[in-house]
Amino acid sequence: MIEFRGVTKRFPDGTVAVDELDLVAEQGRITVFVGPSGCGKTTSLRMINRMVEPTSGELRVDGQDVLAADPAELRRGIGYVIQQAGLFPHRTVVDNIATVPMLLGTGRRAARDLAMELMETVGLDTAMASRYPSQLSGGQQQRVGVARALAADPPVLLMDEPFSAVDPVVRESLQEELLRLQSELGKTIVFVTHDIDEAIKLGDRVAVFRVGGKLAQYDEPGVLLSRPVDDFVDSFVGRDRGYRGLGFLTSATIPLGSLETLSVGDRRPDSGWAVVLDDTGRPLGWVEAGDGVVTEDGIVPGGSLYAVGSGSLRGALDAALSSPSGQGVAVDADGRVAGSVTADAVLAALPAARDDSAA
Ligand SMILES: Nc1ncnc2c1ncn2[C@@H]1O[C@H](COP(=O)(O)OP(=O)(O)OP(=O)(O)O)[C@@H](O)[C@H]1O
Repeated sequence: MIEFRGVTKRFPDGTVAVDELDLVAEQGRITVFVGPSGCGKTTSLRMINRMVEPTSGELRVDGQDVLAADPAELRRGIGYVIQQAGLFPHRTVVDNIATVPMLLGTGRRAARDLAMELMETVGLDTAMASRYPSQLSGGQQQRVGVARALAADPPVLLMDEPFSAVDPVVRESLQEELLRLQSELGKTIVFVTHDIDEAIKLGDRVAVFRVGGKLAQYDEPGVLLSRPVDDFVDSFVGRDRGYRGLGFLTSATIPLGSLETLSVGDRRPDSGWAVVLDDTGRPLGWVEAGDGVVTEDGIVPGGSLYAVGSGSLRGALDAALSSPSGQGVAVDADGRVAGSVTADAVLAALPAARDDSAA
């Protein structure tokens, strides 16, 4: 757990980068700092590992007073990942990752073995171990940066715009990877970004800063989307927030309708649409009414699927709206067809889901 109590940073030129910050980043969760350029996100982050000294206030990491700690010792328990990875250009990938364990006294061989394991953990092909950073793509370099930060197994991980220098597709896969890693590792992560979509996707809680180093709102993403505290947060959160907020509402009560289901080789339906199943009951796509039998070539791709139980209202609505028949395909945990979901049914379930989330 990381606690800021009335933390202020005033630089010698008088700039107040962070103004009386009160915030708790919870243990084992991802806390995201987001806000426009110059609002004090990076300064706040860097005070956690004392790369920046607070001017006043109290800051604790797992109960330890940061200002009383030995900086070198403090940083041993805090991994740090920055934009463009900040790798050592003249060291190979494996040596970049092994650096910290070796500094901490792990033998070279054991440190390299650990580094190879970490490459796998972050989804890097170990064949790249002896390459230099310049021989990797931006996304691969970021993965090395994450592996290096994890090498000393720190309980806390600070990530400063780690994915902002890569293209949107790579960025999305790095985000997915971070969520997957976090579900296994359960680190206390503080993640800085200026991208509200990234904040909402990754954060268990999101701190929105405004220029002047003031915390404007600190809430779970669903609350930020449904109840921004003021016009600044409202406009920062951006367009479509109502729709995006559906992504944080789940419902056990969307009534499922029936679906006509067929297999390849069956007669096509007499009217409307039917879902074509494979021999395990999973959906292959749709087929429209017509003469003759269902062929693989004649299957129309389905839309997204709604996972009953775990899917959000947004997922259910998207399944309905993206289906050629207007009926979304609902699937069970094994991916087998469980029924259909319509946009009307999703909207009807909305008030109860809202009440549940507010409870
Ligand atoms: N060493 C410094 N001396 C004086 N002012 C500084 C110093 N470092 C940062 N600042 C100022 O403090 C404010 C907050 O900077 P900070 O880097 O924390 O913002 P940020 O929200 O991370 O911005 P960005 O998204 O652009 O990286 C800015 O006005 C910046 O100019």
